[in-house]
Amino acid sequence: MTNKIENSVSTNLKNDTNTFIYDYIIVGGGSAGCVLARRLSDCENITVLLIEAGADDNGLDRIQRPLRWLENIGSPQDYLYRYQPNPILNNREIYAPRGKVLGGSGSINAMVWARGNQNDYDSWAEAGNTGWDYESILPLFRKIEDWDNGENSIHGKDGPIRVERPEKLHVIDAAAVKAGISYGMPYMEDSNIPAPEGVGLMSMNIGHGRRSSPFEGYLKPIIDKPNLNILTDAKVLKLNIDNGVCTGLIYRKDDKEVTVAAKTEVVLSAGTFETPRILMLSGVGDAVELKNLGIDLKVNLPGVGKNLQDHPLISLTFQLNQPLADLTYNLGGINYYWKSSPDLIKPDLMLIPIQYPILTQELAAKYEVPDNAFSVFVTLIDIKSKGYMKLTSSLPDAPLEIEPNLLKDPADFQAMVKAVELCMDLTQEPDLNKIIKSWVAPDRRLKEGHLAEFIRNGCSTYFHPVGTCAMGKGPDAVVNNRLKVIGVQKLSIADASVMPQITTSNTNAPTIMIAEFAAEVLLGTR
Ligand SMILES: Cc1cc2nc3c(=O)[nH]c(=O)nc-3n(C[C@H](O)[C@H](O)[C@H](O)COP(=O)(O)OP(=O)(O)OC[C@H]3O[C@@H](n4cnc5c(N)ncnc54)[C@H](O)[C@@H]3O)c2cc1C
Repeated sequence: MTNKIENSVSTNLKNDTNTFIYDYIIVGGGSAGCVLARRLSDCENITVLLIEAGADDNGLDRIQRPLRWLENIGSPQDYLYRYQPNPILNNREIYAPRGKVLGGSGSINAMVWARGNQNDYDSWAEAGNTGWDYESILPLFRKIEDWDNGENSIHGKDGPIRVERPEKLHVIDAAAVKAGISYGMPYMEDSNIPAPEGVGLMSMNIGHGRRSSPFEGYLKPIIDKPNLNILTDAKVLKLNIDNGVCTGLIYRKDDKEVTVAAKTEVVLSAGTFETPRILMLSGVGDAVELKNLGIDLKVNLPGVGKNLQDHPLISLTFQLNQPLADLTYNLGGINYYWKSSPDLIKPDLMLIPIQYPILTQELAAKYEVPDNAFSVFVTLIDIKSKGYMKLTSSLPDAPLEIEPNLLKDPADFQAMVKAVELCMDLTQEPDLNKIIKSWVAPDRRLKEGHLAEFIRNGCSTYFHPVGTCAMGKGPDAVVNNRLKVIGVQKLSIADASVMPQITTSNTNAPTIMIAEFAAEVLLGTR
């Protein structure tokens, strides 16, 4: 398989200035980039170059085997980003993993397959992004999926991503479902219905016990196509923009800088932190910020790097009354979607029991964690807080300043308190209560000041940064509703950075949908 992942581009693809030239160049081979490379190179008469900063995954078992996904965090396939110390969270530095490998974060993530609420997309459209309402994008979700129960009005079959629900629940998950029902929640066989609410089976992009990722499902089957070249270990440094037209780019591989040209389009799919970095290094961004960094301005787009959003997560940990035997799937199997207040139009809380203890360093230092402990991921999925990412220098490898402002808006902090209270209430329901031997972190039910302090020391990221090159119409928009960069011709963005508002779900399925949308626009079928 890897023989197609080349160290150099084909020499027959040069133009008259002796520059390598392709119809399309895709920057970043992550969740979105793999989809675009597939859809574009499916047209035999189109030449495509995919440039990825990370290496081939070489069939790494911890990438392919769902139970091992946590081991990828902090591995050589992780960028190891840090969020700025945030006073709301006791100035702790929060560690934000992102995939640095062919397959990107889609190859290191937890494989929860969640599309979000129909209202998420209808809100995008209502904000001026015509064509992004739920009804318009539903066919794309159906096209992506190979759903475990075949085709129906919302699911597809034979798509590149296998989506399965658990056949058998782990003892923790079985008890958690019963606890949700006795608490008063509706039961969902399918958590990807248009408006999920209640407790239900988790959908996972897992096929026959293996990760079903954009790399495995979209790219790997066509890796040998003659019209597709894939460069790995190659970092794009800068776009070439002449008179408002993106003509190509410069990448670095093996310490050499190489220019490639694009006849039709360059598509940025380098993810929420690196797509805006590439734009800014190329002179597209906030005029004042770029001037301060000594970068020549090409287009003043103040929204580049703004609007950063991420879901906050805190885990509560409990000791099971038996060994944590026979771990299953991605260490999960069910999820709760619930509202912190009944008058909300959609659930703002998501809880997932995890068959493993996961604590921040601060909580791990405070509480003793027994071997048979498990955690519940408690997350806020509808957020008001927004932040930014900034360059700290004009050098392409300089650290980024990343500040999502997790829980900064008081409404978010209050909702997180409600989320933790919900988790504590669920553990009091008879079916969960009877399998819990003791509380670990926290070691007892907390209230008010103690609960707030627990959140300040325990809150981190649910791994979903989005929004730094938002689609829209206003002065902070970076792309339009066709994903074209405003003010630059022949340049599009397709990745999680274009989300104007984060979905109330995990973000991989929405990102893959965005890439499918972009491919259809570029191929003229949407
Ligand atoms: C640990 C973890 C767990 C997660 N769990 C889930 C989950 O269970 N479910 C879910 O839905 N979502 C989950 N997510 C989030 C989800 O994986 C991401 O939202 C999604 O993969 C983002 O896709 P993307 O294409 O925007 O970026 P990425 O998939 O991150 O791809 C960006 C790619 O661009 C490459 N790149 C960056 N800069 C350059 C450059 N200069 N030149 C060339 N290449 C470059 C990167 O190496 C990377 O491969 C998780 C994420 C992480 C990190």
